Amino acid sequence: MSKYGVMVMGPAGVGKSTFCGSLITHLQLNRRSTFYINLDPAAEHFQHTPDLDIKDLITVDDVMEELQLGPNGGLIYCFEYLLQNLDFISDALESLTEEYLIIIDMPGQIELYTHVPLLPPLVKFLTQSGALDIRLCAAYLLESTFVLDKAKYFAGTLSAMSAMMMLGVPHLNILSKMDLIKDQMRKKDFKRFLVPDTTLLEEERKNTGLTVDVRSSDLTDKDAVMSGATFKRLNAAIADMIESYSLVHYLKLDCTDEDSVQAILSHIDDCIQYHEAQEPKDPPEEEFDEEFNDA
Ligand SMILES: Nc1nc2c(ncn2[C@@H]2O[C@H](COP(=O)(O)OP(=O)(O)OP(=O)(O)O)[C@@H](O)[C@H]2O)c(=O)[nH]1
Ligand SMILES: [Mg+2]
Repeated sequence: MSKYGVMVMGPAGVGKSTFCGSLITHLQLNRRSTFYINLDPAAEHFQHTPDLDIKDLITVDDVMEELQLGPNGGLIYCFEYLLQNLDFISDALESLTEEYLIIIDMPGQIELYTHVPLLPPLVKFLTQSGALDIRLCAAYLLESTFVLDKAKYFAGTLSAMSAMMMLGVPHLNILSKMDLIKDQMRKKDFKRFLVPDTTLLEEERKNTGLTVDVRSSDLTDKDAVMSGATFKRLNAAIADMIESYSLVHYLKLDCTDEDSVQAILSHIDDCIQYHEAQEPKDPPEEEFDEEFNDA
């Protein structure tokens, strides 16, 4: 029997935990079963109490104190420790039926999604170990206000691509906190960010007059000076890469709007083919009685 889940990822503060909370509330209202896992060993406040919390295995505070590490080193140690104790997860999930949607709330340290090789073995364990066999998709959140700063938006897009390629599971890219941007930009302009329009990069270069000269007091070597032409070529190479993979499309999320949460849920369900596996359910008794009386 398969299990079904979504791993909610993205940089710090983009609204991952808020989205997990809104998704759980929405699923509960629709009588669907959820299993909420917190894998952020520094997180303290939750809209819904996690069913499984990494802090019951290890906390960043303890690691920092005992091993004299900083917050990022502490987080990496916590994940290494989790990987050595994966039965902490499998014991809790083993008995879940296919009705459940497992929601995994991840930390926001960007290193986890770019170059530290800790998530691929975790995802492999969740999706390929015989005991679990979770059909998992990734929901990668970026904050919609990033579009106001094109460099930030494209850097975020590259981080989303990095996570997508590193994990190898179905991947949804989501622009969160849409309520913050919807009055600031025309729909037509915003559309260019939903499927990244790489000509925006060249426009930005022209608008800002960037013939970037990164000479600074400690950079005197001629080779270290990025000329306008080099910068243009770099932008073109980034644009080319984003286009040639053409993997990144964004969905819009506003956690304050239930329809928006439902729309994202539909994409998650489709990605993991949740509905295909569900047994048809009998209607609850009152509904059955009503239908019977009407008939
Ligand atoms: N306006 C608005 N604010 C939001 C939305 N989602 C989250 N926020 C706010 O953004 C802040 C960060 O939200 P979190 O859900 O904690 O973000 P996170 O990605 O889990 O943060 P870390 O786990 O620390 O990386 C909080 O103040 C939230 O209230 C949204 O849809 N709209
Ligand atoms: Mg969080």
